[in-house]
Amino acid sequence: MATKIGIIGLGLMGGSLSLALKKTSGNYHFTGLDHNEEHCSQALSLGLVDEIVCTLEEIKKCDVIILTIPVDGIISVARQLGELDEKCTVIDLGSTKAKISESIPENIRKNFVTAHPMTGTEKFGPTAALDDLYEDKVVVLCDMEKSGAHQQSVAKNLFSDIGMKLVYMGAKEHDRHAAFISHMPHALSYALANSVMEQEDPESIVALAGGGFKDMSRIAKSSPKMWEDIFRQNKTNLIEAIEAFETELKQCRNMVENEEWEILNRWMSKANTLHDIL
Ligand SMILES: NC(=O)C1=CN([C@@H]2O[C@H](COP(=O)(O)OP(=O)(O)OC[C@H]3O[C@@H](n4cnc5c(N)ncnc54)[C@H](O)[C@@H]3O)[C@@H](O)[C@H]2O)C=CC1
Ligand SMILES: O=C(O)C(=O)Cc1ccc(O)cc1
Repeated sequence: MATKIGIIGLGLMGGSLSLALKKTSGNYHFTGLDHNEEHCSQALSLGLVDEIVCTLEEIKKCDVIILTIPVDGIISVARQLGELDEKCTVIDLGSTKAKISESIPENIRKNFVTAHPMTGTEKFGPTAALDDLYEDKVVVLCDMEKSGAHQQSVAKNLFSDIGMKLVYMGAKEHDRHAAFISHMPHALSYALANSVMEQEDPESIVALAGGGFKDMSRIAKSSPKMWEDIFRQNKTNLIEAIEAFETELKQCRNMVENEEWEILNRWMSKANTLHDIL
């Protein structure tokens, strides 16, 4: 019998998960739910799901429910789910973990696995889905001791089957790390883009853009709705990471202003060493 997978949020992450599971030897039936009607039609025509439903009650019949909506939405859906079958597994793929982990109602906490796949793109919606998005990438499984034994095993098998590397971490530690490796870099990219757009003739500036600028500004194209929620949920860690960056940038500015070229050179050489551990 086919395993019934319910996907709430038929965008980049939900759509890519469906495509990835379809490439495995598993037998799956996909049910989708999304509050955007156009995304529902696109998901059906792209073959991301077999059917669309409109209520949580209908999707609760699935064996596995994947939450791939913005992180505030994940909390609100978790609170609306009500009772679940003891064998049902709910996996959220949100970019923040602490607020989600602590907001899941106690009666369904064992049903939940809180996960963060460390992979994605700046694109969104069903048309952005990729069948190899998860391949050979890391997924961080957080606060796993709070999930039931059955749910732990379902999630581990699912992520392994699509070729992911499993890493375990507490949700709070995850959020501190994610602020530095993902959330602050997105803030920087938005800031970089706006600093150019604020100039008198941004088009002439951008006409000269080479690889470095394109690399650093790519993620400034990311969804504001998704990132507003992430910044809100990880506010304290994000501020700390932005402050660390501000200190470094100020240092750079001072060295240039004071023409301390040798010190600046050493500062840049230290930055080069990041790539020894990346
Ligand atoms: N975009 C990325 O690179 C990554 C995103 N994530 C996380 O995955 C989640 C989904 O992100 P994406 O797939 O990129 O977003 P997306 O914008 O491509 O897709 C989200 C989908 O959810 C729908 N939606 C939003 N709120 C809803 C609600 N309350 N009920 C039903 N449908 C709703 C939207 O209409 C959209 O189709 C987010 O929590 C994000 O933090 C995690 C890792 C990477
Ligand atoms: O596009 C990129 O380079 C990303 O960094 C995508 C991304 C966005 C959000 C995440 O939680 C994880 C990865």
